[in-house]
Amino acid sequence: MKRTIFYYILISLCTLPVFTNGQTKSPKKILIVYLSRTNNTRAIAEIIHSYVGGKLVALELQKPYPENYRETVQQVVKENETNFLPPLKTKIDSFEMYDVVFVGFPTWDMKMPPPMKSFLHEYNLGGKTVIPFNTNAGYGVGSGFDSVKQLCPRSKVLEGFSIKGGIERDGVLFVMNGQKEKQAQNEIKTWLQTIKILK
Ligand SMILES: Cc1cc2nc3c(=O)[nH]c(=O)nc-3n(C[C@H](O)[C@H](O)[C@H](O)COP(=O)(O)O)c2cc1C
Repeated sequence: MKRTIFYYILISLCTLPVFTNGQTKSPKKILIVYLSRTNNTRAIAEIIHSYVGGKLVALELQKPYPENYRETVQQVVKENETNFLPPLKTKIDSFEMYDVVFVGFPTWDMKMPPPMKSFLHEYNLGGKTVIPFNTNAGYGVGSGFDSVKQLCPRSKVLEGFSIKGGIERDGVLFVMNGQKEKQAQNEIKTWLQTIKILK
């Protein structure tokens, strides 16, 4: 009888999922938070989601930006000068349960948009893995990924992904379809493999 119990315990232990540190752990919980005005960053968030799963959350403001591009640029420049953090309408339930948080945003004024700063101030990302991604009009991410590192000092921030999106200034809004979408899918897969989120 004793021997049967011994073998039962031994077999149970051997079949539990064991991770490289020797501890047993449940799969990592993934959250993908993004800001998007003309849906390019949203499309990137959805591609990431198709590869890694988890929960997708769009950031919305209590007081949305104007529809007009120029007015929005002016407001953003002012907000950056005064370090204003626009209040978010979005609330994320049980934020503490997530292990990995993807944070996606377009380049605005060559910086991280103020609403994403609001999010990183409002939620405690300490101890989590943070993975940034970005779309822009062709001028790159600017200081956006550096800001992620500054605003998440107690997180493990992995290498980010950035791709050219729309050029709202010139009336070019959503571009993540057809060949461009396929290109984004391939680049994102390679990036996720490089940072070891995907096999
Ligand atoms: C207020 C504002 C400021 C922007 N500033 C920049 C910029 O400084 N550099 C850049 O490359 N693109 C800039 N863009 C363009 C966006 O980064 C680009 O169109 C992005 O793909 C939009 O993403 P979305 O479709 O998810 O909103 C700006 C767009 C807006 C609305």
